[in-house]
Amino acid sequence: MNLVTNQTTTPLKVAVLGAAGRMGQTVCAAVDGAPDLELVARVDAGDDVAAVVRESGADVAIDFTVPSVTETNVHAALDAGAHVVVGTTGWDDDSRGRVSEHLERLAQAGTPRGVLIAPNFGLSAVLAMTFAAKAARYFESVEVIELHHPDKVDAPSGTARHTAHAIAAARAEAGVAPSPDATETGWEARGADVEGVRVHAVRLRGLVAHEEILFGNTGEQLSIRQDSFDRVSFMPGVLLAVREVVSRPGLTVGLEKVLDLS
Ligand SMILES: NC(=O)C1=CN([C@@H]2O[C@H](COP(=O)(O)OP(=O)(O)OC[C@H]3O[C@@H](n4cnc5c(N)ncnc54)[C@H](O)[C@@H]3O)[C@@H](O)[C@H]2O)C=CC1
Ligand SMILES: O=C(O)C1=N[C@H](C(=O)O)C[C@H](O)C1
Repeated sequence: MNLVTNQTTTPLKVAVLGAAGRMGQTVCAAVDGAPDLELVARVDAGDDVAAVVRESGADVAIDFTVPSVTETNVHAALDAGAHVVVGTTGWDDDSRGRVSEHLERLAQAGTPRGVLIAPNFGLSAVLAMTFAAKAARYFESVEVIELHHPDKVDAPSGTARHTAHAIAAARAEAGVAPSPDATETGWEARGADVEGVRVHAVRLRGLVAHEEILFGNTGEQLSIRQDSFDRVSFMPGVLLAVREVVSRPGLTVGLEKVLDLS
C-alpha cells in the first residue's frame, strides 16, 4: 500500500465514530500518529453524530460502530458535510442504495461527497479475496471459513460475505455449476449459504480476524488463508481510505477498488 503523504498540505480533519470500541481506539491512535491527519472528534454511543461532526469541522468521518447504527451514522455525517469511511459490517444492497441516493442528491446540490465502505481494510484480507475471486472459476468445489474473536456480534463476517459474493459472481460469469454436495440431513452443520457458497463461522477466544478459502478439484486443493493477528493490521488500509475518499465522489465498496485490484 502506498502510504506516502504530502506533508506540505493542511491536515485532513478526522472524526472517529465508535471511538471507544476495539477498532475505534486503534483508529484514533493511528489518526493521531499520522502527520497529514488531525483527530478532531471522538464520537461514541449517546453522542449526536451530526452535531459533533459539524462542530468539529471534520473533513472525513470514520465509522467503526455496530451494524444496527452504521447507516444512520453515515447519513448524519454526510448531512454534517463530511466524507465517510466505513469499516462497520451489516451493509446490504438496500442500505448501500440509500447512501448512493444521498450522495447523488449532494452532488446535484453542488456539494459532492464520497463514501468508502470496506468490509476489511487488511491488506492480507483484500488480497485473499482478490485471489479467491480469480481462482473461483477453476474449481469444482469452494467453501469459506471465517474465524474471529468471540466478542464479534455478527456472523458470517462482512469479509466472508464479500468473499462469497465475489466468488459467486466469478463462477456465475464463467458458467460454473454449484459445488457438489450430497448432503441429505444435517444441513445445520453445513454453514450458511451465501449466494450458493457455504460459509462457516468459528468464534474462539484468542483469535482476532482470519479467513480461509478452500477450493477443490479431483486430486487437488487450493487453500488461501489470511490472518489479522492484531487490529493494527487494518490501519494502513483505513488511513489510505481516508486520504482517498476526499477525491472519490460517490460510493466506493471495497478497498480493492482503491488498490486497483479489481
Ligand atoms: N472493515 C474492517 O477492516 C473491520 C471491520 N470491523 C467491524 O467494525 C465494527 C466495530 O468492531 P469493533 O470495534 O470490534 O466493535 P466494538 O463493539 O468494540 O465497538 C463498537 C463501538 O461503537 C460504539 N457505538 C454504538 N452505537 C454507536 C452510535 N450510535 N454512534 C457511535 N458509536 C456507537 C460502541 O459504544 C462501541 O464503542 C464491526 O462491525 C466489525 O465487524 C472490525 C475490524 C476490522
Ligand atoms: O468484527 C471484527 O473483528 C471484524 N469484522 C470485519 C468482518 O466482519 O469481516 C472485518 C474483520 O474480519 C474483523
